[in-house]
Amino acid sequence: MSRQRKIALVGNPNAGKSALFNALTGARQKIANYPGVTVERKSGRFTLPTGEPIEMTDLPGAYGLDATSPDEEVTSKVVRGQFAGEAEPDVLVVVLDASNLEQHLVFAQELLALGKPTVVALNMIDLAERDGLVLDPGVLAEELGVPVIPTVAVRRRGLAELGEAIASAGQREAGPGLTDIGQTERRVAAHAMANAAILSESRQRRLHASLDKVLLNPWAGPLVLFAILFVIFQAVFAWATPFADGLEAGVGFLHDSVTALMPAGLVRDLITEGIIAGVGSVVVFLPQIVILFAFILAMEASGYMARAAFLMDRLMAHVGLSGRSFIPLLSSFACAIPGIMATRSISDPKDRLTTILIAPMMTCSARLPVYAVIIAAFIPNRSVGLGVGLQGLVLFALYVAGVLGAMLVALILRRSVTKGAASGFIMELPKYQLPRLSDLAIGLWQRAWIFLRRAGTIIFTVTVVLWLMLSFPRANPGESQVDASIAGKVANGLAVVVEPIGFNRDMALALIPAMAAREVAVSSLATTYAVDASDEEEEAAELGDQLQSRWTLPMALAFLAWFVFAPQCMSTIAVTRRETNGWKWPAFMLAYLFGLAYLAAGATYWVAVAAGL
Ligand SMILES: Nc1nc2c(ncn2[C@@H]2O[C@H](COP(=O)(O)OP(=O)(O)OP(=O)(O)O)[C@@H](O)[C@H]2O)c(=O)[nH]1
Ligand SMILES: [Mg+2]
Repeated sequence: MSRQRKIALVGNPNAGKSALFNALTGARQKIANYPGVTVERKSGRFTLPTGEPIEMTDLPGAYGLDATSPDEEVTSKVVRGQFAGEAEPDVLVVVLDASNLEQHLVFAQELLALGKPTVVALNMIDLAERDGLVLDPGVLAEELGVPVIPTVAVRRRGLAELGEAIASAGQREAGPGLTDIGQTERRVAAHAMANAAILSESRQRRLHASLDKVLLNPWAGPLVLFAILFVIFQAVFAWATPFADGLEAGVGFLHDSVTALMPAGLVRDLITEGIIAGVGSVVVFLPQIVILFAFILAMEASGYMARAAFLMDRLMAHVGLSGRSFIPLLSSFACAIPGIMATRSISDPKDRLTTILIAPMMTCSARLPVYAVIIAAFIPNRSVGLGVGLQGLVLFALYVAGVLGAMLVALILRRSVTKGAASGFIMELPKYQLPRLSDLAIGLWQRAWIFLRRAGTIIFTVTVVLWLMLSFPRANPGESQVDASIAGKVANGLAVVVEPIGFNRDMALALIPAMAAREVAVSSLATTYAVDASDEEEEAAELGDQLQSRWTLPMALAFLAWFVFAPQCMSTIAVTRRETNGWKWPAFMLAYLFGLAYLAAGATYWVAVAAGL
């Protein structure tokens, strides 16, 4: 038998390629309602209705085969069989957005000209129908000379027909090449073809245009965006409280049960002081993480996120970046790693480098537990009027501080290290959609699972190692266990460096393991105080109460300021090295972020002390 055939999914960004890929192969590729979601190729397997097994590749969206950005280059190379170590695809499945036909037909013609066996998936026909667009796939098939199969990837409609068409896709003649016919001619042809295929169009399309008039208005738009963000941070505190309290009570119960059931000794201490106090102190933030992501995912699926990018474009231009940087920066609110990878959709290398360098300043979700524990302990839970909670307001301010810091740094970098002019912004705005609950649920489950897996692996490991270093060598009677331990000695050394910015020994101690994952700052403090406790009651006290009795308000604020800027996670440095091909830029990033964190924490501490807080 000949080798297994390969197919590639190609098309414009946001056509639904990844959704189709997921539906056919059962994969869980990220899909979201804005262009530039997929930046790498991804393969999976599925079986055609004929029983033939086939390998399918999902590709980043592109506007043409002469690539202008790193992600488009992947697409262009794979399609032409020039991607190292990968066989040329035997069949192309060109995915078109039916409600955006004219635009998507431009790239489709270029792909058809390659002369490969091709099938067109006329995707999102549900949206076209909703907008009152009646299409004739037959006309389109005739114009293009290949089978055209209407599909709705997210409802699995048309998949069987698509499979059949792929199975019987035949050889074709190559059309006029890239150089023979220009983009303009393809546009004219696309216009004609779309007009022939569209049987009728209603006025419903105007409804969304009027929504855009408000949301993209230069005055009303930013106000709405600001209001939405504000609500999110209020919700993170207000809605999570009952769930977080429940989890905290559970952790407390576990601690008391183990203490009562096990004989006193080192093993019990490891379980109560290390695992339960340490890891438990992080796990209680699961509700906050889930609420934050519920908003982010809903904004992504509805199409609002792309509008936000559009609004930010003007602001970004002032600091020398384009709106294209917005999506990578936004992804960095989940985690800087996918954020830095998403910069592959930025074509200008200096634009891209600047975006990579400032991405760690976006507040990643690993910082949320650190912020939340300190805010809950030191900022009173009261309203500042109009139902606005002070705690949510402080959290909002910390996120804003990160964004402003990033903009300021971008401004400086674009005038020095990565000098250059801002490039233009082209991004088609996706259609509005109501987020599907099942997609939302899957997305939330994935985020929750990532968080819990981190707690069970990296946070668990680092906490246990830290507990060991805190527990040995054993202290003499009357001596503090923490001071006597290896970790305590290291921390006392480091404390000299961070004393000028108001940090004590325990804060210094938390900074080192937090390099592995930021949440460990929380578990490290919890474990330190559990080891340091003089009796069981003190050991079981909640971390918030421990902090309140041991830190002053200026110290707490300085610690928060540190975490806004500090480059605390190794994986971010590693991904920066990979994406910039060397150690120069990660080293630069590390140095400037540490410097900034030190200055910010110091300034915060001394201003707070001077203000008598
Ligand atoms: N209503 C409807 N929505 C769809 C359909 N197919 C995809 N979507 C939605 O359209 C959006 C874009 O889908 P993706 O699969 O991420 O698009 P993509 O082509 O992979 O985009 P890039 O990776 O950016 O190139 C997502 O919000 C999907 O849920 C469809 O047939 N009908
Ligand atoms: Mg995709």
